[in-house]
Amino acid sequence: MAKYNVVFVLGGPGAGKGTQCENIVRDFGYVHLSAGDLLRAERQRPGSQFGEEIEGHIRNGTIVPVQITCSLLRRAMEDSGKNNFLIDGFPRNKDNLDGWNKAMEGVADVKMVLFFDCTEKTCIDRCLNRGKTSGRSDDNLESLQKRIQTYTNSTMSIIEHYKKMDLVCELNGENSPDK
Ligand SMILES: Nc1ncnc2c1ncn2[C@@H]1O[C@H](COP(=O)(O)OP(=O)(O)OP(=O)(O)O)[C@@H](O)[C@H]1O
Ligand SMILES: O=c1ccn([C@@H]2O[C@H](COP(=O)(O)O)[C@@H](O)[C@H]2O)c(=O)[nH]1
Ligand SMILES: [Mg+2]
Repeated sequence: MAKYNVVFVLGGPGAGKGTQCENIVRDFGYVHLSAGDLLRAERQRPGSQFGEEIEGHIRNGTIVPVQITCSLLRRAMEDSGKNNFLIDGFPRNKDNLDGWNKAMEGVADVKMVLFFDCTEKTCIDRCLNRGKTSGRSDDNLESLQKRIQTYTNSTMSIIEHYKKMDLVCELNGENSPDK
């Protein structure tokens, strides 16, 4: 049996992944690992050899190579000392999926994918609103348009892949957070 149980949490930018992961942690005790948060922390880490590369991808809404993201996720999983994880915002493309499967086979089992479905307009409005205080370099209209393009062109097919495996639980991201 694999050491770790994983629920992937996917959806467009601003669909509410982070918000709902906090609720699930509060009610069910999973460990929440946001791939985006881990990348932002690595970008800020003094001496990181990946800082500039990560920032370029974040601003452009493109996807960081899987070796970087998967290593950060794996280290965070090991450091937590826990077994049940919500992995938020990963895998986002085929490179992510293939890299994860290769590195984590026999180590982590993907039990389910929570997919928050949300309209483009809601995603953009929420992220622009969040951008007033978030300090995120990608909560602006130019980056958001690129992030949505990446989501449509690269991430939707990953959700479809897990749908075929009957692992996707689809939720309406337009609902209020409590609902
Ligand atoms: N259901 C909701 N209704 C209204 N506002 C919401 C809802 N869910 C989240 N928000 C707000 O929308 C913004 C984006 O939410 P959140 O950070 O959870 O999204 P995310 O999917 O993690 O986005 P990203 O991919 O950009 O990290 C936040 O300001 C949050 O408070
Ligand atoms: O697996 C991942 C997760 C994130 N990124 C990059 O980070 C930004 C922001 O991610 P959020 O989930 O919205 O916090 C995303 O647009 C990517 O550029 C990544 O490359 N790989
Ligand atoms: Mg988030």
